[in-house]
Amino acid sequence: MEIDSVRVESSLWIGNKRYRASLSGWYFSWTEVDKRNREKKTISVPVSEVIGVKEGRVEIQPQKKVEDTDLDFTLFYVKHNSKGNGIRAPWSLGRTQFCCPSRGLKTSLLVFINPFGGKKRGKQIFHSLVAPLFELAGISSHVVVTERANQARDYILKKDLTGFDGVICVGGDGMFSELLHGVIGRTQQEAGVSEHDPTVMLQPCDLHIGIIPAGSTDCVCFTTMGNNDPVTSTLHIIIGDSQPLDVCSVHYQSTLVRYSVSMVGYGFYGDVLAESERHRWMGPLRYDYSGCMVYLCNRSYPGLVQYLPADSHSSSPRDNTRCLSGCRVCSESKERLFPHFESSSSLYSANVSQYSSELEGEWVTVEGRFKCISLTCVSSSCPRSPKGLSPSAHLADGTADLILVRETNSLGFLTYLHRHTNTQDQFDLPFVEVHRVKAVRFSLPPGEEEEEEEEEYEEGDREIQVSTENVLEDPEKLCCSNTAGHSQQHLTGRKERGNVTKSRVKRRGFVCGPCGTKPRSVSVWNCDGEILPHTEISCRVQGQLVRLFARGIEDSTTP
Ligand SMILES: CCCCCCCCCCCCC/C=C/[C@@H](O)[C@H](COP(=O)(O)O)NC(=O)CCCCC
Ligand SMILES: Nc1ncnc2c1ncn2[C@@H]1O[C@H](COP(=O)(O)OP(=O)(O)O)[C@@H](O)[C@H]1O
Ligand SMILES: [Ca+2]
Repeated sequence: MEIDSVRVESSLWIGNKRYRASLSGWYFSWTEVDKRNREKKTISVPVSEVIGVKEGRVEIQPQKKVEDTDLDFTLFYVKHNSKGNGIRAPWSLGRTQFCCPSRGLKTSLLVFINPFGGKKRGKQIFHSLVAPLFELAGISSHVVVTERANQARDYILKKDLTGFDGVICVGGDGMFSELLHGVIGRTQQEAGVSEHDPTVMLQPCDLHIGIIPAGSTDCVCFTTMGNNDPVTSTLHIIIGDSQPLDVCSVHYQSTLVRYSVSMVGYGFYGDVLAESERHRWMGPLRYDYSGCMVYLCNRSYPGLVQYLPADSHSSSPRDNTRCLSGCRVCSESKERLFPHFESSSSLYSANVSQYSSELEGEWVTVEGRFKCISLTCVSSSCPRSPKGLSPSAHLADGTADLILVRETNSLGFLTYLHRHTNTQDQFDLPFVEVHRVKAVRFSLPPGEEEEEEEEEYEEGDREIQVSTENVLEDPEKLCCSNTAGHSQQHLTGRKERGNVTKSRVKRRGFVCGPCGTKPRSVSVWNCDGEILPHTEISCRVQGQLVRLFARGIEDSTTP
């Protein structure tokens, strides 16, 4: 059922024919639709002429008879017959028996609430705004209030999900990321696909994800809905909207590190995240505070970026378009996994071999010092930046936008940041470039790792600990300039040898004023709000890998 302020729409059956029924203005109408969704004859009844609506298949004449069924209802109304011979045509009792099959299919959702996300209002938002609407729509939900990080991800990976039509998170981008990892991981396990193989095309996921925003940035929600309003999100879930979404897989050598939807960011955004973890108690404000601190440190980092450009004919990050509901670029994308006219499995198998050879295209190399490097599959808009990191990026076109901001002075970088908040073009600056890409690799330029005063790490023979788990075991051990190099010591999990030289840190003779520590030549990667345990990573876009209960941003010019 679809609801807005003036129209209620639903699919109903009369006998073996399907009808689109709508309550609009003062009329209840039903239009026959054929198998190709073409509309045929419409019957409209003014609401003021409805005599009654009864559950089941009801007859009044010649005598009252009720066949009680859950899925049927009968509408009685005034029927205007065709004109008589000069006298007023008689009215009769109109009667139509409708069948509503969707009433019999009860939707069931698995809901995870992070009680500590954002302003810690997750539970309140769910119980006061979401649960009453689910109840009204006859949707049942199984609610899990999380007690630890990664509980939702592990639940989806391991528990029996039979009977659930979707998984919902009440929280921020971190909570969404847990569901994303759970749903993708489970789908690959069931399909026997290795997530670690960077050349493999992953299996698209059927289980839909819904987001009730209750976090700090709420970027994925804002980007796919156009706002971060819990009621809007709930209504999209109830009506079962379906929006495919590109996902970026991040690898270190041949190990999957994480998936990302909103941002894989190095330099400024990595440093802001590392700094902000020390101020979690500030709630969402921690990003504003840390943003100012890191801005004042005015750092830039050396890097070697390689990217595989996407086909520039279909779209470009500077074409001034917006990806809106029903986007043509997304629906025509050759990278999509959910085709409209073929079964997804046949297209999937046809694409598998093509996929790995795609990675052998023409890679472009850019070397230099960067204020920040950001890769985003979507526009990454959020309340702080309503048009986002890359305003013309597409939700489901199988590409991502790579934004390279080269070393510049503080005022230049402030101009760049500030343009995220207004209508000016943030890419129209001499030190900024943006590319639409299918894959990206990052490494430290040769020689950058060869620095003195490197006391923590020895080349080759020293063990460090890395993990694909949440890496911030002890955020207190990170400080704003003390990001990648040192942070890698504090990660937990799988042990690995020989990755140390590339993570070495550079110390210079001076101390940074704002944070009081020595600058370093290596930053960290911020992957949707998680710090990655590696510096040298490779990323690739997996087109339309997951589906959200959303429909993209509606064109505000259309009522
Ligand atoms: C002078 C005004 C400067 C304003 C700069 C605005 C730039 C905004 C770009 C926003 C990109 C957001 C990308 C999303 C990242 C989130 O996944 C991540 C985790 O969110 P959450 O789970 O809700 O905590 N958020 C961040 O990394 C925060 C980035 C903040 C940057 C200022
Ligand atoms: N009960 C919990 N205790 C601690 N951390 C949790 C809990 N539930 C989820 N998390 C973790 O908290 C992190 C932040 O959650 P999120 O809902 O995104 O809030 P925010 O937007 O404020 O960062 C996520 O990475 C998630 O894994
Ligand atoms: Ca995209």
